[in-house]
Amino acid sequence: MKIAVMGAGAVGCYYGAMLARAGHEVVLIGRPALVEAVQANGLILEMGGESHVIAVEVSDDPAAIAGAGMVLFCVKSSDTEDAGRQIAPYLSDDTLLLSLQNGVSNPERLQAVTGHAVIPTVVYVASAMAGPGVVRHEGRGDLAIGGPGSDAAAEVLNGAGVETVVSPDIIAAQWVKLILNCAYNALSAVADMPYGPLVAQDGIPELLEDNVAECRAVAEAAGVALPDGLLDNVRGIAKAMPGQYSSTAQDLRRGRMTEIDFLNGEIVRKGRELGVPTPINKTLTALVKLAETKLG
Ligand SMILES: NC(=O)C1=CN([C@@H]2O[C@H](COP(=O)(O)OP(=O)(O)OC[C@H]3O[C@@H](n4cnc5c(N)ncnc54)[C@H](OP(=O)(O)O)[C@@H]3O)[C@@H](O)[C@H]2O)C=CC1
Ligand SMILES: CC(C)(CO)C(=O)C(=O)O
Repeated sequence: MKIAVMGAGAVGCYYGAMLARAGHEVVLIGRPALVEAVQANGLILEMGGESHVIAVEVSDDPAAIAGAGMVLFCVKSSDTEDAGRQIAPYLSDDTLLLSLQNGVSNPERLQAVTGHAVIPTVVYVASAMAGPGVVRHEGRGDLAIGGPGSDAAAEVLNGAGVETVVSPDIIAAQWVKLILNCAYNALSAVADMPYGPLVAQDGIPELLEDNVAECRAVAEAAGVALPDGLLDNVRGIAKAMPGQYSSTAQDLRRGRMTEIDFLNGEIVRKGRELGVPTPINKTLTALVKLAETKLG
């Protein structure tokens, strides 16, 4: 199958590499520096202590997605509308369009600008760009998807060794991931620390627990049925990915604006709408925004 990745960064390059390794025809749409590096050296996947060179097509022109049976949409949340408008003319009725993004609003916003059905995709991977055209896998890689088209998409992804479950309640699955991001991302960014050392600091486990309770109150007021074991799930991330810096921390390190408005900022907005106090998420959002003012 021809599979296109819109937004070839840490997430897009990882899943693009996995699908290309399984024999799919993969085209990455990314920035010129990425295009140049991949054309020169192939896409390099660093995984399990080994370096793999993966043959993929690459372009900075969104028209390159034409004819794709599946599109993995992997840009940051603030780029959803722009990138969505760029790909819209090249989607066919039967293209499976997956939003592999954090936050809970992207699938709806992408659907609004493309006029195309979107499969929400919850991403559990720790990956980072180690240089142009070099993606480093640090842990996990499993996905949860839901809604129309999910069975067909899951078959392709599972067939390529990407563990993918079709969730009976993808909205709840997206909220669980949002809460996990709200718990870790801002703290990892502000402290510039990976999760393992972060949770070993005084007061951090208690703060995570209080934040999960705050987010849960917002989710419940929004009518989301969260599964049991949420706090254990959140705590488990630091054990599963002790060396990982959150994508928010990675953004600050690269001198980029973060997705904080779509993470803790989303909890603050929804809390305000629903009359639920969100002091922890307000504070974390403000701290990350303060750090953003220092970017060049
Ligand atoms: N990294 C991780 O471990 C995880 C990330 N996520 C989520 O996945 C999503 C993607 O994150 P991540 O891969 O880390 O982000 P990256 O910034 O690494 O990748 C996105 C890439 O898309 C490029 N891009 C944006 N718009 C366009 C465009 N119109 N045309 C071509 N290229 C474009 C960006 O370029 P530029 O930077 O120049 O704009 C960037 O290189 C986010 O929502 C994130 O929260 C979820 C789980 C884990
Ligand atoms: C899964 C996790 C927590 C990995 O770091 C992430 O989603 C992020 O960094 O944004």
